[in-house]
Amino acid sequence: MDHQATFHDLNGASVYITGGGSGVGAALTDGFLAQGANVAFIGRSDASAFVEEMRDKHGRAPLFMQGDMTDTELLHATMQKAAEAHGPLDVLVNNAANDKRHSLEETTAEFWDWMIEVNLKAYYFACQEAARQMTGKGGSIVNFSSISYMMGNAGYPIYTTSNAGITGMTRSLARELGPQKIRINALAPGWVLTQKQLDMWATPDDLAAHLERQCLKEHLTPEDMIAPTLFLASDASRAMTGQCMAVDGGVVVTG
Ligand SMILES: NC(=O)C1=CN([C@@H]2O[C@H](COP(=O)(O)OP(=O)(O)OC[C@H]3O[C@@H](n4cnc5c(N)ncnc54)[C@H](O)[C@@H]3O)[C@@H](O)[C@H]2O)C=CC1
Ligand SMILES: O=C(O)C(=O)C[C@H](O)C(=O)CO
Repeated sequence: MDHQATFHDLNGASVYITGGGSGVGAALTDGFLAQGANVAFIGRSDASAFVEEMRDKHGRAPLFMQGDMTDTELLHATMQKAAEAHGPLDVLVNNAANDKRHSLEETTAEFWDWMIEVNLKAYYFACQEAARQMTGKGGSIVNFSSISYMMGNAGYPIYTTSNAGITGMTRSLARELGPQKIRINALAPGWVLTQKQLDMWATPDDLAAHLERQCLKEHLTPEDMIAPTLFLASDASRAMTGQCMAVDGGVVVTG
């Protein structure tokens, strides 16, 4: 991580990350701990081995709470536990999502509801509890979206619908929360080669085709998401809210 900057205001910050125990989320937990932040995270699967790895590496363990974030009461309870352990949240990172493949034809109403619960509802209600904790002192929320909807990708339409919804939600909540000095921005990664992506979706042909679309000819890693997230979390971006920042190696070139 020698290319990582130091964000002094994150030292001692109370940070909550959804899905902070694997994939991009694990890199974020590592990155915030390296800044001296106190990290709490929720995840579905057991992350105790990762917690111990972080304790060995940083001399401080993240607070892991196992559970399903689509249960709003449980989600809020874990965020309150994070506040009891580390103080009211300074930073929320809505990172956990599910990009399970599906087609329009095969979609049932139950599957639609479940995908929206994971990819939108949990984001929204995490923002609700974070805003309660941040009111009066301010804070920063980072919502992970994806360039997938900007590319018009096929194969996971409810996921891309949610990703578009996340940027809309981010803009409206920025307007609502700005007077409380709570900033909220979206971060839209390109294709990040987590172990799960490599195991499940990344065929050599698709990887080559994607690299062709990037200006920069190197695949993205979970570690590439750390500094952009820290920047949005920190006061370094104090004048930014309601934005969607693409970190994609230059697939989506706008302006
Ligand atoms: N990996 C990629 O290529 C890209 C990822 N992104 C976004 O980046 C973020 C992270 O992606 P990945 O690390 O690839 O995801 P992942 O699928 O590898 O990890 C997701 C994490 O969220 C947790 N999680 C999922 N559903 C949950 C639930 N109901 N309750 C509690 N925890 C739950 C999982 O346990 C896991 O730790 C997501 O928001 C995704 O949309 C965006 C573009 C590309
Ligand atoms: O959100 C995602 O997942 C992605 O955006 C992944 C890719 O960009 C992808 O699948 C490229 O073909």
